[in-house]
Amino acid sequence: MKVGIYGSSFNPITNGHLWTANTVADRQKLAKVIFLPSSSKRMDKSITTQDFHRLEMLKLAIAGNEKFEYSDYEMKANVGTYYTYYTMEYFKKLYPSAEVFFIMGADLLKEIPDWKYSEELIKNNRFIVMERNDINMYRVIAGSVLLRRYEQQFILMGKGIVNEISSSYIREEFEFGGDPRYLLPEAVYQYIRENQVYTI
Ligand SMILES: Nc1ncnc2c1ncn2[C@@H]1O[C@H](COP(=O)(O)OP(=O)(O)OP(=O)(O)O)[C@@H](O)[C@H]1O
Ligand SMILES: O=C(O)c1ccc[n+]([C@@H]2O[C@H](COP(=O)([O-])O)[C@@H](O)[C@H]2O)c1
Repeated sequence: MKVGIYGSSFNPITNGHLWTANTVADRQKLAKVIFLPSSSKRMDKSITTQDFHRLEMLKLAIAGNEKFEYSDYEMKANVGTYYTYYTMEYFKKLYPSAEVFFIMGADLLKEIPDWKYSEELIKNNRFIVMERNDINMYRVIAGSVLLRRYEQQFILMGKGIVNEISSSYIREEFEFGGDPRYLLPEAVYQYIRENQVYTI
């Protein structure tokens, strides 16, 4: 069995995330994708939207897809342990007979060498990387000594269609009076409006 772990702040979850997860699951024959919202206590990024709202939006978005699950593992993790290295160790123990993959977009490839325990993380895990924003994934890998040393750990996927929806675009639209309807699931859109999640 193959399992994909899809980590993000999901602030908010978008149709870009959902399409990516579904396409990866379909083309790479994954039994399931576990959506993993990151903790707002993360040191490397300031996430001002409460964990509660991000998790509720995620639950609404994945409802009805039997391949999609979520985990609040990182939201509940102790200070200093909400890094992808620990997360992957946890999920490999949880599914000892499965092949566990980390799913990400191409923009994260160039960042991974700076992540916590990066060499151990890359050496001991496999990653499915979805094309994004015309980033040349082969060039990024060849340009990093760490990435090219463990090149076989990365499965690179082309999109076949343009889908560059981003959470920050949606947040900006809400915050500055625009209307990002249809870039995210309707239930999430309505939740954001009802709870004024991105109103400043
Ligand atoms: N449209 C998309 N196509 C491919 N990958 C995506 C897409 N949207 C998000 N991702 C990937 O999902 C993961 C989580 O991304 P994240 O939630 O930071 O999305 P984002 O839209 O880039 O957020 P923000 O705009 O707040 O930076 C990353 O690996 C990112 O590359
Ligand atoms: O482990 C790390 O050091 C690390 C540093 C930056 C990002 N990540 C993970 O990468 C995923 C996407 O992050 P982001 O910044 O796009 O929200 C998410 O699961 C984060 O936990 C992980």
